Amino acid sequence: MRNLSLLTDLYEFSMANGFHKDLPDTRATFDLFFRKVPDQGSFVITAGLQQIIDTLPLSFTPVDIAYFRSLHLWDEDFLNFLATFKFDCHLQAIPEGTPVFPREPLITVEGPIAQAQLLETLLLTILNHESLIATKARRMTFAAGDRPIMEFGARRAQGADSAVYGARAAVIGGVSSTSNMLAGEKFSIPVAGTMAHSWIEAYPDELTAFRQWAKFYPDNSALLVDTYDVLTSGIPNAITVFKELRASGHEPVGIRIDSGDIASLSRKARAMLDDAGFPKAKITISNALDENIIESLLHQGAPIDNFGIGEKLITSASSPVLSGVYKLAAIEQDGKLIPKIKISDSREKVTIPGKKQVYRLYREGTNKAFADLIALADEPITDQHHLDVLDSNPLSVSKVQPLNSFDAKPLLAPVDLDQKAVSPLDIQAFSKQRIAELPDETKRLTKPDSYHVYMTPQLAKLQDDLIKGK
Ligand SMILES: Nc1ncnc2c1ncn2[C@@H]1O[C@H](COP(=O)(O)OP(=O)(O)OP(=O)(O)O)[C@@H](O)[C@H]1O
Ligand SMILES: O=P(O)(O)OC[C@H]1O[C@H](OP(=O)(O)OP(=O)(O)O)[C@H](O)[C@@H]1O
Ligand SMILES: O=C(O)c1cccnc1
Repeated sequence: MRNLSLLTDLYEFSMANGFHKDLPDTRATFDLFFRKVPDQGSFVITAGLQQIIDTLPLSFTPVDIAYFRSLHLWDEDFLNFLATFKFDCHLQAIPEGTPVFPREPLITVEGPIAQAQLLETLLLTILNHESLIATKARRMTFAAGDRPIMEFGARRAQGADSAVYGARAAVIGGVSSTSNMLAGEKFSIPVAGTMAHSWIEAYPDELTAFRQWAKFYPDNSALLVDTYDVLTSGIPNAITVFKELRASGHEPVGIRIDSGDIASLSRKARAMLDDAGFPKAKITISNALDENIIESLLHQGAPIDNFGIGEKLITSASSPVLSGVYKLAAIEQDGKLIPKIKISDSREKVTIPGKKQVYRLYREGTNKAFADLIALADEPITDQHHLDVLDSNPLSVSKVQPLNSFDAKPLLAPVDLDQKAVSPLDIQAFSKQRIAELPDETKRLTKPDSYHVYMTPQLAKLQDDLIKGK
């Protein structure tokens, strides 16, 4: 594992130096949260915690210290602190794969203020990226229904880490496999793939190319049929080879179409394969697909069995940023907790102060979630028959609402930095269960209903008091 402790902005070190000198005994709590869901969806799938765990604790090597010294920015006292400090930050996090909503702390960090500040950029870099791709993958897998999606994006990812960690995040978001071998090895996720056009072009003709492929891979014969012409060349040649395979005791896998009018070509391909006696041969589609094209193709009745998706998934092309932020929520001095707030002219940007917990609220005795609740960490929120709450959305009318008969489950849990990695496929299964709990209307790809995120009156009052400077 590479040491990513230096993957942070200079200003974090500049602040840590000052905090180390001015506030050596002050502890701080920071919240990591986002305000807007990509693609105007209603939720984000949180991902990236495992890489954060793998990266911690922060530590700086003699080479790092020599680099800091060469910058002539800080004194030996701070360099010595960086070389020798004992990492003492405690993280709480919402588990990977959970659908989460704006303003909810996804990770809270409690620790000496200099150390907790140093974590800002690193945590955001990782969580913003992986959650973005997991969320995009979830949109695509919703559109595809129960048809498997293969992740094909490595070659168009924005760099190597985006390809590898993006593949992991895509699996969390519901894709079935990746073509990325490094991701497959590193995270034990299924790898899958077909062939490139170069295979067909390299042989004297398409039929020979297909035959050779079938010779090497008689039980994995997904043939790419669009190098010359799908209907007059690719499918007829594939059928010839499929018949030869069957005669030798193997059942063909199917075909992949990578260009042209996919709805029309897949319909015609299906008819040709069925007529030739191969109703089980699968049709895989690729070519700059996204959730909207998938929805449209299925709406057009295209008989597609599998999707291969690259660039628009691995870059979340239509909405390429998750703007998670990391904000100071409280400090602790001489045993006293002092909540902190960031005030802004823009109502949306006012932060929620204090040490907090997030609860998912279920209709009593069911697994139907209807809202989330942000509360102060020390407020007693257990299963309740009645609770007054306020909307946490600063843009909505601040009116007390009564909630009756619900069960509340806390979402933030302590993070064990020694915990064993969970397989991304297991996280995917967990994620599906959590998503199934949400109201159907919040899951639409277009114009989903928004899901309520409330806060307790005590938390709302704390925020209000701090805004008014009390
Ligand atoms: N029936 C369809 N409905 C909606 N979108 C489609 C349909 N058929 C193809 N598409 C999508 O339209 C786009 C077509 O891309 P493009 O215009 O580059 O055509 P192409 O067939 O890929 O061309 P080329 O032969 O150069 O590869 C792709 O994103 C593809 O997924
Ligand atoms: O379109 P995407 O969603 O990004 O899916 C991945 C694309 O990558 C490959 O094309 P490429 O032209 O790179 O190579 P090829 O010769 O294998 O088609 C593949 O055929 C897909 O079209
Ligand atoms: O295996 C495939 O078909 C594949 C892999 C990467 C990119 N495009 C296609």
